Amino acid sequence: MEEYLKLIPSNASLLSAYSSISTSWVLFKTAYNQVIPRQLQEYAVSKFRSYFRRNPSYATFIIEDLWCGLGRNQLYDAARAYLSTKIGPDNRKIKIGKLEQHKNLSSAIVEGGKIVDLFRDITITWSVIQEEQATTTANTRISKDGPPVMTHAPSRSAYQITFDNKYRGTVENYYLNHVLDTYKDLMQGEKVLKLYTRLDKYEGERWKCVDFRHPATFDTIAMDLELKKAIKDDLDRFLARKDFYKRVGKAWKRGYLLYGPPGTGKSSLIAAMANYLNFDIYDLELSSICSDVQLRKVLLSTTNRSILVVEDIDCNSEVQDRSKIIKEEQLNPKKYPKAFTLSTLLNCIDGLWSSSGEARIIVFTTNHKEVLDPALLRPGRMDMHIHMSYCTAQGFRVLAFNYLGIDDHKLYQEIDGLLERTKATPASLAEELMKSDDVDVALGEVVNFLKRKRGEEDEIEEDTKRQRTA
Ligand SMILES: Nc1ncnc2c1ncn2[C@@H]1O[C@H](COP(=O)(O)OP(=O)(O)OP(=O)(O)O)[C@@H](O)[C@H]1O
Repeated sequence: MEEYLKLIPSNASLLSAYSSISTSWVLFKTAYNQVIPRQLQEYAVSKFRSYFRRNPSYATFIIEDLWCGLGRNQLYDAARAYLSTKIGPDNRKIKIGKLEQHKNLSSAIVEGGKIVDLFRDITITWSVIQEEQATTTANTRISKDGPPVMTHAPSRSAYQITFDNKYRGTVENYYLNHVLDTYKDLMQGEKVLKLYTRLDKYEGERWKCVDFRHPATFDTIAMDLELKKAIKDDLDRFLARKDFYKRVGKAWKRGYLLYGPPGTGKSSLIAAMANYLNFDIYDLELSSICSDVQLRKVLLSTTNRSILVVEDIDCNSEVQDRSKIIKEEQLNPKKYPKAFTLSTLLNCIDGLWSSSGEARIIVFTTNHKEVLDPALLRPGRMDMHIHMSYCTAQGFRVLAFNYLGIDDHKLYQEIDGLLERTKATPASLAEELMKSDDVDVALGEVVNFLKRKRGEEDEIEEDTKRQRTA
């Protein structure tokens, strides 16, 4: 015990140690204040403090649903859609639902949930907080003196992102734009297409609009496979050439002329194109236009990324071969009021659409290509002429798969032979296929129909021959 007591320093030695430490501290302080400049001292202190602060170099952005109470915050909507694509197995609890105008289910993170996103090697952490909390945080920042002011807004959720403050520029200038761009793409995919129509000339430039939910796709269209591929490739190429059209100073537009007998799928192909591109359709009835001015206004009120359809153009005297009807016009001017001409329509489209800077498509359809004004058929007017023909064996395979879900059948050989010699439209064959759910019965109906049709066509041919020889 005595030995241990000897190890404890005496009061005198403790006192002398204390006085030497305090002398050194005073000397150090004096030297520090005299030698190191004040700004450097402040910088060192701030670094020292920030080192020990919680989340030392992290920045936080709050994204509320309303922007300063002025209107909907688009970044909030974009964030919600963006985050729904980032939800993964780590998010054990999520919100899930569906809006009527959307095609698919949507999901969202719940309050307290977190999503860690990586952008250009920057880690960005998203979380959902209550808006009340968000408001308080914002107030804390703006009120320098005094405690933060608590507001009692109804609790709505807001998004919060945190990231290393040194990447603040990248997050503000690139990451948030990336979120907005992703949102635009997602909305394009979610968009329910619209069909715009104008029924009569008293509607001014107004279009009426309904949701367009046509089921036709390129997969369901019965037509020559090579032609189908050529159309899809053409659309893809057109869409990818925005810069090309800009560079050469041409309107970013593409024109298609679909021709062929009724019931061969011209309208179905337009629907398939709209579904493929996600473009709205404007169905323009030329008879609903009574002047050039009105035509311009009507075209101006269409939106970008849309298809303007003018069906059955052969039924419009304005687009028929002018040389053939010019005499009739002179004889009966009242029947042919000079409303507007084909060139007005095409020039109008060229002029108006060149300034839009966005992709536009125009489709003309006709059952009688031969009566059209040659001006319309000239190269450069309609970029692609698509012949929708009677059903072929290849096309029938598609129809049979659509309607009966079959790839092959023992009656196919007979049907193929009949199709080669018969002018049957896909529409008429589709009608036969719908007569029964029983595959054998439905295909039997097709065979009977084709034989009947073949017989009728033989009779007509015989009659024509007889008339020629008589
Ligand atoms: N090529 C096809 N592929 C698949 N289904 C088709 C095809 N052609 C016609 N049909 C079927 O027939 C129906 C009528 O066809 P659609 O209206 O597309 O023909 P159309 O050529 O536009 O006729 P019209 O010239 O009379 O307007 C479609 O709803 C579809 O069910």
